[in-house]
Amino acid sequence: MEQLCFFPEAGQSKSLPKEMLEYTPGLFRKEESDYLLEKFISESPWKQRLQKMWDKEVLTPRLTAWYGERMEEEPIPWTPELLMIKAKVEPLAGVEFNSVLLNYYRDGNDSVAWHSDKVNVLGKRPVIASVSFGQVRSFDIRNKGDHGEHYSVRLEHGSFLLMKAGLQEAFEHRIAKSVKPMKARVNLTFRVVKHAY
Ligand SMILES: O=C(O)CCC(=O)C(=O)O
Ligand SMILES: [Fe+2]
Repeated sequence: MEQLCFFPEAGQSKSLPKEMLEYTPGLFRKEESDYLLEKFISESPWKQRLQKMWDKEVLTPRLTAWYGERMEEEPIPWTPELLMIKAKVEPLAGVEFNSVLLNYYRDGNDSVAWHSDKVNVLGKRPVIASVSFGQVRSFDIRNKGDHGEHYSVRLEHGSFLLMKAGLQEAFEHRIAKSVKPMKARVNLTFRVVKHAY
């Protein structure tokens, strides 16, 4: 329930903490974004995974697909489209990524709850490059120690969000459910997965 109406459909925050995250709309043109959205929706090996919620296992309210390095699973080979996007975001992030997580939000009922992306799998102070296609959704961010400090970014079709080193430690983020009708959205988060050999 908390997910539904904390700061629903929050608009664009006027100032974002630039040292933590940088938003770039229109990294991909509309026609290319339309093509990529359809391609990812129809061709990715989507799964609805189980996640631990306290002592229960529940289905995640969205579909996911992982490519490249994974901790527990066999890697799925990169597609030409994913390699093209990876090559485009790497110079912007200043990082070579070895993994990408695709999230498919089918409608406003799909979401991701407050979390930060785990530092143990991703190494300390991970940099994450996030690319969005499809329905504009609000990406909410709040300080873990002070929920009063919060921001929202409307992630547009073809946009790029760079989550810089330090963001995951101090802040958590989510995509809230929406009561407004929402079309499909696919988000890609490029990551560096480090193996604990
Ligand atoms: O869909 C998004 O924009 C964010 C996804 C996310 O936070 C994640 O996969 O860790
Ligand atoms: Fe995340």
